[in-house]
Amino acid sequence: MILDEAAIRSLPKVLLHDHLDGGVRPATVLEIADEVGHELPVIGDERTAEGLARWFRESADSGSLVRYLETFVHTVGVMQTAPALRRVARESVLDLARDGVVYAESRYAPEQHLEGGLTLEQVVDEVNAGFREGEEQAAAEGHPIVVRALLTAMRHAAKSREIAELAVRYRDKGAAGFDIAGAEAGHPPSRHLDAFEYLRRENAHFTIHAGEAFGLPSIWEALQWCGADRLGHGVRIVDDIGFRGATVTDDPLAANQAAREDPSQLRLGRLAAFVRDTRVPLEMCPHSNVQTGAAPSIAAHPITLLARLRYRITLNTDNRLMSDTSMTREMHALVSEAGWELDDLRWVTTNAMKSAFLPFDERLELIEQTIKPAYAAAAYA
Ligand SMILES: O=c1[nH]cnc2c1ncn2[C@H]1C[C@H](O)[C@@H](CO)O1
Ligand SMILES: [Zn+2]
Repeated sequence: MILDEAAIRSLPKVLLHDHLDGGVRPATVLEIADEVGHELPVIGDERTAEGLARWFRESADSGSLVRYLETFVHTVGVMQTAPALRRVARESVLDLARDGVVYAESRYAPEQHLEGGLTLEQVVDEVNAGFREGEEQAAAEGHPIVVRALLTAMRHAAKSREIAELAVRYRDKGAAGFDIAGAEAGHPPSRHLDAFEYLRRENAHFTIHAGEAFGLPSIWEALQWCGADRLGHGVRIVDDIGFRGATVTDDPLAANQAAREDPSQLRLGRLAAFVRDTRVPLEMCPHSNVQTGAAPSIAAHPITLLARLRYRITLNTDNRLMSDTSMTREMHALVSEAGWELDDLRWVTTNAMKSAFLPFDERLELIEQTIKPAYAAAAYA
């Protein structure tokens, strides 16, 4: 099979790290902004969806996570009413399903959607209703998809315990887990220990954005203090992998080749070894990382090295709007720029399904009934 975009789109995909407020359709941002009177940035003479899409991508292309995050004021700003939340959630499910995603965990921070007077519960109810409508419509279109929410708390704020309790209250009503997001430097995960300890006592699942804009101490805290089940990004774990007297980041392409031909040239530090030994799932988002400066390019993104070293890698979009991406685009970029093959795509997809916050039997069913047969058929196509 030739792995062009159309072929990749037809493959089943699993997405664990996708922000609801990072994947709003540009046309929807424009329409709701007009309805509710939200002031959008000036994008030239013509106010078009294409122009706005370009504005998001170019503004996010900043080399800094903090500046990347500033663009969210214009998506969060149009997600403050019940109909808007429901619509954005429904459309995001349709967009994912049409891209071949069969299971997705979509995350957002309920505390950021209270400006129109909704309660936290109303926010979650509306988003859930939109997800269910999207699932129904996608199935009717012939693209069945299962979607669960992850409830995020913002790491600079002080609502993490409250949001963790919300996630537990909604655990059987569409919310599969919890996350913290936002600017990483200066906001260590251990500040939210109370929320994480509560979740662990409740046998609940959570992931933590760590090792994106800040390095090893953030990953270490997320795992060893907070007990995260997965890491959002985790890309900076390569700072703990030695290669020829330096770290792999000094010569990522040579390190990739060494990982393929002679992995004994790579030296894992204690934390890097722990992450691999305990099979911690890494939710990697290549295009987002290139935009925020966490990785130099797609070709030199640590995902390829970490995949060769058999870390539990998953592939994700992060923010489809800001990063102008989709699962198909992420996969296609790795195929065309980093030498990935069909087997690698099957492997990350299965890894992601194994790492989902869905009950084991449901994960297994998607692997056995949907993912394996489709990739087996593709291998002979
Ligand atoms: O890549 C990211 N790192 C940290 N925070 C992020 C990233 N992408 C989105 N966010 C933030 C901005 C959103 O408003 C929030 C909830 O989805 O999460
Ligand atoms: Zn993220």
